Amino acid sequence: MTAVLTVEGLSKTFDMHALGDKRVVGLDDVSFAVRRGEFLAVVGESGSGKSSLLKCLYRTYDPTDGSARYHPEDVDLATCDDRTVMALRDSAVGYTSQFLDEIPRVPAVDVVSRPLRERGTDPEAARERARELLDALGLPEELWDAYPATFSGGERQRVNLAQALAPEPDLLLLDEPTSALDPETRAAAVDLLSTATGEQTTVIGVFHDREVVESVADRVAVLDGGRLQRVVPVAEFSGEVVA
Ligand SMILES: Nc1ncnc2c1ncn2[C@@H]1O[C@H](COP(=O)(O)OP(=O)(O)OP(=O)(O)O)[C@@H](O)[C@H]1O
Repeated sequence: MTAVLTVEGLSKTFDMHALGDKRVVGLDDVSFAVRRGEFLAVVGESGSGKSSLLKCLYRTYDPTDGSARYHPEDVDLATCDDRTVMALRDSAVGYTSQFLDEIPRVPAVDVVSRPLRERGTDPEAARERARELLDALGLPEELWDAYPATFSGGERQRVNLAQALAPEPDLLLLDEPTSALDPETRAAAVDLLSTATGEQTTVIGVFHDREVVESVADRVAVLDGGRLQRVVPVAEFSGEVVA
């Protein structure tokens, strides 16, 4: 197995100074490895640490302890300096949460094509790729040049997912990318995720929908109270803990 990422003892505690220095555990001594092209689904009850795991890997949060070795660049995502974090975000590591970071008065097609244009892709080719992705996700064509600020939750989520997929990152971190989608759109998103990821792109994704997990994942990581309970092949996943 060619590991892309090896996580060891990753932990995150939050010191709540406003609550009399109460400590909240987000993630507790989590270890696992992900191989190239693998799709690892992360599931667990609400508050079990799923988002904290992705945020520690993307460095929205600074982990309190542990390491997350990203082998292609030979860096520790848990401890590398901010400049390395930004460089990796530009070149290799993608992230999307369930909420779109709104940029006022930027049309959907430009929101999606922006990461490609920033990486030097010809602007028209980047927009064409954006239109392909929005089309595959079933966003009505009349919305492609509209501003996402006025979109419904599901429409925004499609823009969000298309934006994350557009640059074909090496490592893609997805936090509930399909939660606001209706069944038909969710199926389109699952198709797109299945084809867009593979040999090159490795995905760690938080999902609440058991059917989605079973459609896209190779293995499933189950978190409980910030601890990793088990990592199992999707065929052995019983699904009872999808919250
Ligand atoms: N910024 C923060 N400050 C304080 N506590 C936090 C913060 N982020 C997460 N936590 C706490 O860490 C624990 C894990 O939260 P996390 O958001 O990772 O869970 P989750 O499994 O993603 O939950 P959900 O499914 O509800 O989104 C929770 O107890 C949460 O309150």
